[in-house]
Amino acid sequence: MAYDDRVPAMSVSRLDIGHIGHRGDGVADTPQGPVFVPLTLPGEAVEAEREHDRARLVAVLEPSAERIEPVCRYFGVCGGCALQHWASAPYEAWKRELVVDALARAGVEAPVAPLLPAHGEGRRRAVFHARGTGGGAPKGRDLLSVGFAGRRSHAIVAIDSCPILAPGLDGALKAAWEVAQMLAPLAKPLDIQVTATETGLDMDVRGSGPLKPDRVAALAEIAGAHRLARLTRHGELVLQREPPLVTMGRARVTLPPGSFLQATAEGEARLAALVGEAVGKAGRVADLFSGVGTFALRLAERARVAAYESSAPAIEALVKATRGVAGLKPVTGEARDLFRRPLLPLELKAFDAVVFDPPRQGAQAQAEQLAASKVPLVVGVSCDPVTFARDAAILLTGGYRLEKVTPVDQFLYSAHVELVGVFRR
Ligand SMILES: C[S@@+](CC[C@H](N)C(=O)[O-])C[C@H]1O[C@@H](n2cnc3c(N)ncnc32)[C@H](O)[C@@H]1O
Repeated sequence: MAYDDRVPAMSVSRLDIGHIGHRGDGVADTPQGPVFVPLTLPGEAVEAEREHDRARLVAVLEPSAERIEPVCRYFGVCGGCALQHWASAPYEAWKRELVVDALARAGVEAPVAPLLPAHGEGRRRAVFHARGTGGGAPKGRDLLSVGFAGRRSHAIVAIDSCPILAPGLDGALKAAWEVAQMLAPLAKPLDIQVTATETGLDMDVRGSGPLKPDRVAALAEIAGAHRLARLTRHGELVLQREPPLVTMGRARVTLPPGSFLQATAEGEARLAALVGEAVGKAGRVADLFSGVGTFALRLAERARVAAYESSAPAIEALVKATRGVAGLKPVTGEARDLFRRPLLPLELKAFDAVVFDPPRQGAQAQAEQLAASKVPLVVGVSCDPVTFARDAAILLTGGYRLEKVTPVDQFLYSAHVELVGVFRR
């Protein structure tokens, strides 16, 4: 494991790690308060350089029996993973506890199921960052780094492999390096999003600013050489060999550039199964924050679905995907900002069930309207237990009961956890 060497030297002290905090760092309780020590485990005695409430691990003096060998050689430096060094059983128990804890803090009582592992074949979507020095690299340093942000740092850790990516992303890093190399003379920080689709890699390059035609042509050449399904720049088409397609239920969706997609195929399947099971026989369903239709397109096999989402291209892709598909009930879509214009109780009257799956901020405004509605069943999907717990408390105040919460782990080795909660009144 590579320990971080960017924190300036401070006084070294011995710390006893008591537990893992909500961001995946070991926590030592000291007379001055908690100190966070990344890369450590409960029960370990460590030597660490301390700066206020943070410390850099220098040495593990007494390792935990739960310590295991990380799967990645960049672990400890790369910020993508926090917990590759922990055995799976205590790691899974800790992740479930993140959900239990968030609910308890918000005063929400509900049974929490065991964590469902959902890493499957790995992540099918990644954003690589590329940073160049614009030709002024110090001696012995590379001019360009392509990879993920370092731990608690904006510096980019250059990588040439990542074991948590799905096989569908094979070749993505190589293509990203080539794109970054070609654009390096511009000295612009790039974000290169790559999604593994059924027809090949879909890449969207952001941050380059306007490009001269010769650079656009060079980008197209790279896309062709790597047989990318599509290459876009800030969502604008550079080259398309095949439309990037993803199957959702019986429908096939052409992804708009830079689309949201659940991080792993297994995670999507697990979340969709939990949502489907909860929705049951409801005949009229609203899918709020629908994206390109992860839930809506599957639910449409047995219910009329109205999808709402702020991204107009996502809604367009969702509705288009239903055309000509046999066996789907009617699906409508509306591009709508649900933070500013949540569905009101009068509109919610039209539904037997509502599914909501907001971004990390949660869906406070919509939860308030749901609390005032008479919808008998609400299914909440979330990637942030804290905002979910806040929204759940609002629904409970409105008379709902939170029947069950199921945590789902598609972000293996990280402190992120998804969940599905079922509310009834
Ligand atoms: C966590 S994603 C879920 C998408 C979809 N349910 C899925 O599983 O693929 C959250 C979605 O909320 C959308 N969104 C973000 N802010 C929004 C807003 N203010 N109003 C409506 N939709 C929003 C995003 O575009 C994104 O598609």
